Amino acid sequence: MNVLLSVEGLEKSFKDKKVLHGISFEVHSGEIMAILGPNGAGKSTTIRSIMGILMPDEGSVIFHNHKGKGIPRNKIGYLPEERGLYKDVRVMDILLYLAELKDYPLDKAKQRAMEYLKKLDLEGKEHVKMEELSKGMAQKVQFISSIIHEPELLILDEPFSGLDPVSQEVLKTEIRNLAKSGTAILLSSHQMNLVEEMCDRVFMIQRGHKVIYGTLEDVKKQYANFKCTIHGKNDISLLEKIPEVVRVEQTDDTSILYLTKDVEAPKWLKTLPDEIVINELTLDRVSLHEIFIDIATDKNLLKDSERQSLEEVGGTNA
Ligand SMILES: Nc1ncnc2c1ncn2[C@@H]1O[C@H](COP(=O)(O)OP(=O)(O)OP(=O)(O)O)[C@@H](O)[C@H]1O
Repeated sequence: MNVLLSVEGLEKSFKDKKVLHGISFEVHSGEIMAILGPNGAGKSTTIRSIMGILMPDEGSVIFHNHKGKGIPRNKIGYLPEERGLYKDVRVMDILLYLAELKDYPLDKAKQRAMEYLKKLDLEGKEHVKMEELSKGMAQKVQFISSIIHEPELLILDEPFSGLDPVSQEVLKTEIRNLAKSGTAILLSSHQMNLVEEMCDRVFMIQRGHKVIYGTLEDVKKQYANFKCTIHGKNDISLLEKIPEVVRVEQTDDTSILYLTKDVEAPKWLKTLPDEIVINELTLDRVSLHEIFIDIATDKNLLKDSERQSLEEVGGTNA
């Protein structure tokens, strides 16, 4: 495990409003790490602090063990949330211009540009003006511009938004390949299914505070308890009395039973009372999407003790 980036104790206020409270995490070479959180949680402020666009009030950004020097521009790639930055320029010209800004050799840049244009289904578009491309095509070019110079750290802000399912798959493959070849990737996304599919570790922030930090496996193991969905008309009071049931949600004839953390699923199934009506039953783990909603809406399905232990393992368990 090679720690490429350490963010330590970031604090930031805008006027008298504090938006980051002691934000700390690491990104390792070769991993895809997700930064998650509801709107306004502080993700962009964190990313801007890493990029050196914003100065945090406290804390540091350490790259390759070097503190306070900022990250050299040729070592970092950034796909910002804002899209469509370049209009009246041709695809290849903008890619080569950006590579040159990062001191990357032009012949290699041209070769990489052609390679990625082909991979992302943009072959033959190198002389087209950016404004003539569709939104999705322009976004793919912007992605290429963020990796043209082979950065060690790649920050992707909502890379999949606006892409069709086929393009999403292609981009997923390329992002995974970059991680496999050693790039450290920090990915911000609201699409929890994609995060679940792609990321090794997650950092979740809410109102400027860290709420979850750990490997996806830890998060799942420690937080994504089992839930049992029963289709059939049942009295909620009967379901609530079943051992190991923490909470029941009911809509029409469907009941979702959230179970305690250490439940042994096969044994638990045998404890179901005979009088329960079961037309259909599924038992699965709570998804990252549900974990996110639980935290973002302050439902606190996750007990404080569990959250505490997750935060403790976050930095060390990858
Ligand atoms: N330049 C600024 N001046 C004042 N307040 C700001 C500024 N930038 C961000 N904020 C505030 O800081 C908080 C965190 O914002 P930030 O953009 O980091 O959230 P985010 O997690 O990226 O949200 P989103 O998912 O909506 O992009 C918000 O309350 C926002 O209003």
